[in-house]
Amino acid sequence: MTAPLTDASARLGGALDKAHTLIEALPWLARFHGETIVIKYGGNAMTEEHLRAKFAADVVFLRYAGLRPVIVHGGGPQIQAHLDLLGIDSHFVSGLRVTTPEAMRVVRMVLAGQVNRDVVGLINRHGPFAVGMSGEDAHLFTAERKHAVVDGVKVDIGQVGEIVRVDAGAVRALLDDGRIPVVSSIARADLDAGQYGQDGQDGADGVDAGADVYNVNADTAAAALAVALGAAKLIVLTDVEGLYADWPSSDEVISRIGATDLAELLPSLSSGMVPKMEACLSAVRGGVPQAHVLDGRVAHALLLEIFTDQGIGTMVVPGTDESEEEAR
Ligand SMILES: Nc1ncnc2c1ncn2[C@@H]1O[C@H](COP(=O)(O)OP(=O)(O)O)[C@@H](O)[C@H]1O
Ligand SMILES: CC(=O)N[C@@H](CCC(=O)OP(=O)(O)O)C(=O)O
Repeated sequence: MTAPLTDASARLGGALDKAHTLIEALPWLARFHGETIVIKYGGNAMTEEHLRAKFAADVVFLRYAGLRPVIVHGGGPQIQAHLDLLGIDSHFVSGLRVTTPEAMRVVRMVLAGQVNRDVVGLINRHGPFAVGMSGEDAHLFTAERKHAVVDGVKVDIGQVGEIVRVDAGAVRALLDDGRIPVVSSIARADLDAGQYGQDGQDGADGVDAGADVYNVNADTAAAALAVALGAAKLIVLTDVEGLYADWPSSDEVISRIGATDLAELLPSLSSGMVPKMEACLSAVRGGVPQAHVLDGRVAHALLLEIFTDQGIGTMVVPGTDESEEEAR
């Protein structure tokens, strides 16, 4: 006699749960197959080895699932550690590092020479996917000097760049070749505008101090690239659960916010959240349908966001929240 179907299902137990998890991903796989997803991997999200390994596995999973992931990495804490080691003073204004020519050399060395190499190496444990590039390469990011505005007053913050052009041709070519581009947030100066050599100075050792390059916040760089690539999502991985409604007095996470409401909230935000939420806003205003801030300290945060019905973190959508009920 054959056992009843319910008994057979009960015996499979956990295996069936796995099948349910996989099938929950089906609509999201269908929706994002062939789509470009730009992931900003923040310096604070990359500190623990086991999480770094899981991040790399998630990115490779996305690639095998038919999505086109692009990584733009940060490295603020790693830059700070090197500046401290060298005794170079550095501070932040409106979430941006005031970048002297001396600090610029360190920023470029740490981002392109250390963090980029580390992220590429992590991903390539799974196969020949990741290709590292600096935003200087193939004219990917061209920037002009940016100033901060504090209490309505323009403040000089040194060699910090505002991206004015993105040439995403090299990134597209890598994606078409099945690769995973890993990009550092350094930009070249707008040489056509005659900016060459204005900012830097030769180092004592005769090495160019980076006269024609700018330090760009990695959130900002990721948003600019997401817009240029027509990405389906921008995902920003950081070290908090998302955007807190009333930070630091409360830890209630805003799970979803429309661009209009976010624009109103921006002036009240502080520190690193300012460039992060400005980046999400500029991405959705530039045509990216969804921008997310996720907690990189949560294992497999990327997969939870992309392939589950509830998602996690904070999602920014165009317009008002109410007008975009269908966004997820
Ligand atoms: N409203 C807010 N919600 C969440 N975090 C906030 C908020 N305002 C300021 N922060 C701070 O911003 C930090 C994230 O920015 P940052 O340190 O630059 O991250 P990353 O290195 O990932 O780019 C958080 O760790 C938190 O201390
Ligand atoms: C202008 C500016 O502030 N640039 C950043 C670039 C790195 C970065 O953005 O790293 P996280 O994403 O880890 O913060 C900096 O120098 O720290």
